[in-house]
Amino acid sequence: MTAPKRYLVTGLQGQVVQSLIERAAGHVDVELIAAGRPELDLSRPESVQSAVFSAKPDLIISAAAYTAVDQAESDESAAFAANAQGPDALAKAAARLGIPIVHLSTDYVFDGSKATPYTELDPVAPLGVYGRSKLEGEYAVASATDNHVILRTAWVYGPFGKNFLKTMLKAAESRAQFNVVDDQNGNPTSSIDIADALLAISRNIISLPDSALRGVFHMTAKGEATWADFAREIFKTSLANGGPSAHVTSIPSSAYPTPARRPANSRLDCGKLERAHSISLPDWHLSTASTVARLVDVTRLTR
Ligand SMILES: NC(=O)C1=CN([C@@H]2O[C@H](COP(=O)(O)OP(=O)(O)OC[C@H]3O[C@@H](n4cnc5c(N)ncnc54)[C@H](OP(=O)(O)O)[C@@H]3O)[C@@H](O)[C@H]2O)C=CC1
Ligand SMILES: Cc1cn([C@H]2C[C@H](O)[C@@H](COP(=O)(O)OP(=O)(O)O[C@H]3O[C@@H](C)C(=O)[C@@H](O)[C@H]3O)O2)c(=O)[nH]c1=O
Repeated sequence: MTAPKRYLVTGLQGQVVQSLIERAAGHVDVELIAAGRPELDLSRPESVQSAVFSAKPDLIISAAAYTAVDQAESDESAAFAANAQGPDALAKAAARLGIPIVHLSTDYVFDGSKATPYTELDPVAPLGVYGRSKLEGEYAVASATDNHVILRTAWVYGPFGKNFLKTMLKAAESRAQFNVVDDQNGNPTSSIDIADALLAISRNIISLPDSALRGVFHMTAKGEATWADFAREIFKTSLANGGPSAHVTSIPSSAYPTPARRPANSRLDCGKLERAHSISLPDWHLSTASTVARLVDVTRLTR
């Protein structure tokens, strides 16, 4: 039997990393090495390089990031350090070792002015610091090595870490009504589905040299929603599973002021990923249902 491939993944407690750890456990041909602060701190490039060189991985999955969208507006240097300078150091280390890097990016690189889903060829124009810093990270990765896959995903939720779905479920234990914006359209995407896709994409690029498998790809769940649609679906499934529920009132973004502006449309067209890698993620309704069922079950058991 051949030795398992070693994947170094950045971040420890993040929702995607925790999902990857869970899903990779079922892959005997993969050894996952998760590295996070303080050993690997994206804002300290020397720590990034030494973590990579000491792990000697066969591939890097770059999943750690500064993800506090509103906080980034007043913490620009930290956001750029983690989202641009960190990935730059990671990709340069990957280039030195001659290994591929899979880097996660975001729908917030777009300004949302397009009427239809964005493709990889559409012009980028981030509205805020988080989106700008992530875009800078994409450029850094792409210029350090051709052996990269940049995956723009969106609206990530799952059983681990912090996300909109968990915020809603938790808050509904003590509140009966929520005002939620209904003029931002996107694709709620499960961290578990992302993890499965990351494992499949990593296997493809580690074994095949084709340039068509590399570059920028959009990777979100099938189907679209507003945040209000998403909240209603969360509560509908929670109720069906005996969990907390609440009434959702649709509001415009203007009635929910936040430091960062968010795109009105950040739906992503994932056709390129499907054509090149034969990968498409399940519909968000299905994955929302399984995530809610899992979380509600845990809540019940721990009461
Ligand atoms: N969340 C979302 O909705 C979306 C996320 N993405 C992208 O997907 C990727 C994964 O996101 P997600 O799992 O949700 O992220 P999380 O916010 O759940 O986790 C982020 C992780 O990054 C780590 N991190 C933050 N700053 C640093 C740093 N300076 N050095 C080392 N590690 C750091 C955090 O570490 P610690 O635990 O120590 O705080 C945490 O483990 C990111 O690249 C993100 O930009 C893309 C679209 C949507
Ligand atoms: C909690 C809450 C939020 N909202 C709104 C605020 C905002 O416009 C929208 C989403 O709120 P959040 O702050 O949870 O999500 P946000 O931080 O914007 O999520 C983004 O995170 C980064 C990391 C990404 O890359 C993006 O793809 C996207 O997932 O919902 C309500 O309208 N009512 C509420 O009760």
